[in-house]
Amino acid sequence: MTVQINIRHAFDGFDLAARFDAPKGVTALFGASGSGKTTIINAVAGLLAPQNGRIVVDGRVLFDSKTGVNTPPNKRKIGYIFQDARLFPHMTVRQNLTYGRPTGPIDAVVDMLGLDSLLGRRPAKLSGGEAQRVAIGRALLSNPDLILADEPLAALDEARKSEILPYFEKLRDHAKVPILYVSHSANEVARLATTVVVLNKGRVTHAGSAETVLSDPTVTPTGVRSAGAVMQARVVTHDDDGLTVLSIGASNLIVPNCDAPVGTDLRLRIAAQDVMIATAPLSGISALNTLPATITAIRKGDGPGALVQLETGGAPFLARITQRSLTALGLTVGQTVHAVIKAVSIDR
Ligand SMILES: Nc1ncnc2c1ncn2[C@@H]1O[C@H](COP(=O)(O)OP(=O)(O)OP(=O)(O)O)[C@@H](O)[C@H]1O
Repeated sequence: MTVQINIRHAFDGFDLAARFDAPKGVTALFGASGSGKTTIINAVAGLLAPQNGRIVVDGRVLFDSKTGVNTPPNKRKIGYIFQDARLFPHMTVRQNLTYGRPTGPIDAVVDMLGLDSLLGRRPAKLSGGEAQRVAIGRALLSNPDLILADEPLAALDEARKSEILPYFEKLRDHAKVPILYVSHSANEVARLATTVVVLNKGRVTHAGSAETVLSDPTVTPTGVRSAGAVMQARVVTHDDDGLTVLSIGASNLIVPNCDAPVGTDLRLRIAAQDVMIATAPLSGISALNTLPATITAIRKGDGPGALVQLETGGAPFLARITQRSLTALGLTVGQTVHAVIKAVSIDR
C-alpha cells in the first residue's frame, strides 16, 4: 500500500508544490510552522481541493484535478488522529471504538493499546493520554486505507508524550497501511518515522528513509541543536557487567540497560550533540564508544556551529561541533576520524 501525492495549491502569499510517495510505515511531514504540512493533510483528507494535482491511495484515485475526481472526505477510507482526541462525549470508549465499524473483533487493538479497563468509561473520565490511545484505536478499527495523524502529541505535556509515544510505535509496527504523521518535533520524528518528507516554504526539500534524511546535515527544519540520526542495530551479546554489545554494520556499540534478546533488531537514535570528533585514537577516556568513522559531509551553520556527517559501517550519523573546532582540527570530507559517542537512545 502506498500513497502518491502530487499537488499544487496557492494561497495569497503561499505556494505549495509537493510531490512524494508515502509507503507503509510512518511518513513524517516534517517542517517549520507555515511550511505547508496541514495544507497537504487537508488535501489528502478531502477538506481542501488543490488547484492542481492527483492523490492516489493504493491505486484508488481520491483526487485528480484533470479528470475532476474529488472523493468526499467520508468516502476516502481515512482514519484520523488529531491533537485533541475528538471522541464522542456521550458514548463509552467501547462505543467510540466501534462507531461506524461494520463488524469484527476489537480485542487485538484493545490489547495492543491497553484499553481493556477503559471500555465502559465515557471520554470525560479519561486522561488526555488515555483519550489519545482511544483515538489511535478508533482510527485503526475504522479499517482505513490510510491514517492521518496531525500533530497528535502537540497538546500533551512531556510526561504524557512519553506515555503515548510507545503506542504510536505499536501503531507504526502493526498498522498495515501508511500513516502520514505531521510534526514539527525532531524528537518525535526521530523516534517514529520510517520515511521523512521535509517541507520548507511549500516545497519538499528532502524525502526518503528516516536513516538517510535525518543523517543529512542540510536537514535542520527545527534547528541544528535538535539534529540527530537514526540507524538500525542488532543485539550481539549481553555482557556480565550489565552492558550490551550492538552491531551497526561492521562496527560495535556498547550500551547499558538493553534487555532485548540476542539477534533482535533495534532502532537507535544518536543526537548530533552527543557525538564528539577526535583526529587521533583516544586513551584515558571514560566514553565506551569510540568508533572509526569517515567524514562524508560538512555543513557550517549560520552561527558558530557546524554539523559533520560521519559514516561507520555503512551507517551515517551526525556530530555537532563548533566551526572553531572544525578549523582547529582541519577536518575535511573523506578524512578518517574517531567518533566519540556519548549517548545512544534505543527504541524497539
Ligand atoms: N485557508 C487559507 N487561506 C490563506 N492562507 C492559508 C490558508 N491555509 C493556510 N494558509 C497559509 O499557508 C501556509 C501554510 O500553512 P499550513 O497550515 O499548511 O502550514 P503548517 O506547516 O501546517 O504550519 P503549522 O505547523 O503552524 O500548523 C501558511 O503561510 C498559512 O498562512
